[in-house]
Amino acid sequence: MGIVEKIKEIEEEMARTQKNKATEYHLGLLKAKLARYRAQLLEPASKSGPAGVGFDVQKSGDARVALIGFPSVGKSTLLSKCTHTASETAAYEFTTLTAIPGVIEYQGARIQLLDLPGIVEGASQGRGRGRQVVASKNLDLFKIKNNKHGVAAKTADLILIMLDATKSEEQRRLLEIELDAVGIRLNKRKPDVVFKRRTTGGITLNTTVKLTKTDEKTIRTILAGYKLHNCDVMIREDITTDEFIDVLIGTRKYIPCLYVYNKIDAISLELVDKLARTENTVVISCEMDLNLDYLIERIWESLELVKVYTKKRGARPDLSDPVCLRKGATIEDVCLGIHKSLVSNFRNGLVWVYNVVCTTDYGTDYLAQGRSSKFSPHAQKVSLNHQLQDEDVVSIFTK
Ligand SMILES: Nc1nc2c(ncn2[C@@H]2O[C@H](COP(=O)(O)OP(=O)(O)OP(=O)(O)O)[C@@H](O)[C@H]2O)c(=O)[nH]1
Ligand SMILES: [K+]
Ligand SMILES: [Mg+2]
Repeated sequence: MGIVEKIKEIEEEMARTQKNKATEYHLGLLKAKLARYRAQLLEPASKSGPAGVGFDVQKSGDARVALIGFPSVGKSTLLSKCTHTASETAAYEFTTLTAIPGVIEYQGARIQLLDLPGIVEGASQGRGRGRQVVASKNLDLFKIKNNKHGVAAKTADLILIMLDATKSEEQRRLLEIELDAVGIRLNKRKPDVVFKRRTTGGITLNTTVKLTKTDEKTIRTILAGYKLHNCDVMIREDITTDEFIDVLIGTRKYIPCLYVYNKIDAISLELVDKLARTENTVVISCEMDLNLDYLIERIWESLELVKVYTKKRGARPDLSDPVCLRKGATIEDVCLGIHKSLVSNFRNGLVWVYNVVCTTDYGTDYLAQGRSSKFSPHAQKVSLNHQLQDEDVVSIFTK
């Protein structure tokens, strides 16, 4: 029996099994199996077919945003409006057949926006003439193996799920399922679980909170299902069984997501209002140029980029060319962005480096006042692992 058939069998068994306290751990075991088979189908390690092959576009700029949506929701129209790149748009489906990158320039950051071909259930996402509809029987296999969208989305720092506001809500759920199937978790944090493999000693399972959505028996069943007989598990939040499996699989991607409803020019004000109030949602009209600036602002916010100014000794900070970094970035990341040798020399002790960073408040203050003499007394000596705040001014001295 092939993996796909096994997956089908498990899914069927899960559908047949009533959900209650008594069946909880059995369902947990099935879920674990299912996740394992799906992982086998998906991971690039598998040499069977095109799994793991994404749309081939070089990542560039400070962050990547992927546009995921059904055909003709307006993805290419958005790219053409927000970047200097034109992507063909048309009223028919599958206008876009490959990934088209564009660049949004905002707040000194260069954000790559990736226009992708429309996803449709049961249709090919192949390039060229890949528009044939796949027989529904093979749908699952096909979707998983050819989920190039998923692979492309996995490389993104932010996903925009683009929806046609005039279509049913169902589209949103279908796209979420598609992304979930390739191990993408939207708008979720990595579960707070510490998991360590051991070679001996059995299973040590500790929890710091009461588990209400799963239980120890289920957790142990799943560990056994994965043949993990020696390990330490420390659960520090009230996780679900699925979240525990995600921890074990370890390759899940936790990516922020914005739901972008386009074509609001074609729906009632009431509906616009309702959608706009939904969490992680932005309503726009590409055609009427409605709310596009706000969308870019929200993209910027969701990426949580940190903007840092560099300053040479004795000179004023260079405010025209900030360095954009991911939240949590350190002095080391700044060094790497300038030249690798800055870090490696530092490590070897061949170069001694000290860095001056002023506080966020002071940085803002300084920018407002524009007086460099004021800021040196507040400068703070920091090391390579110092985390940067937005608007920090950084000087790196090497010797
Ligand atoms: N009413 C309305 N139509 C829009 C809007 N934005 C785009 N469209 C139309 O929607 C159609 C599809 O737009 P595209 O940008 O080609 O859509 P796409 O999502 O890139 O489609 P595929 O590449 O085929 O997946 C075009 O006819 C656009 O003119 C909008 O804000 N309002
Ligand atoms: K289209
Ligand atoms: Mg398109």
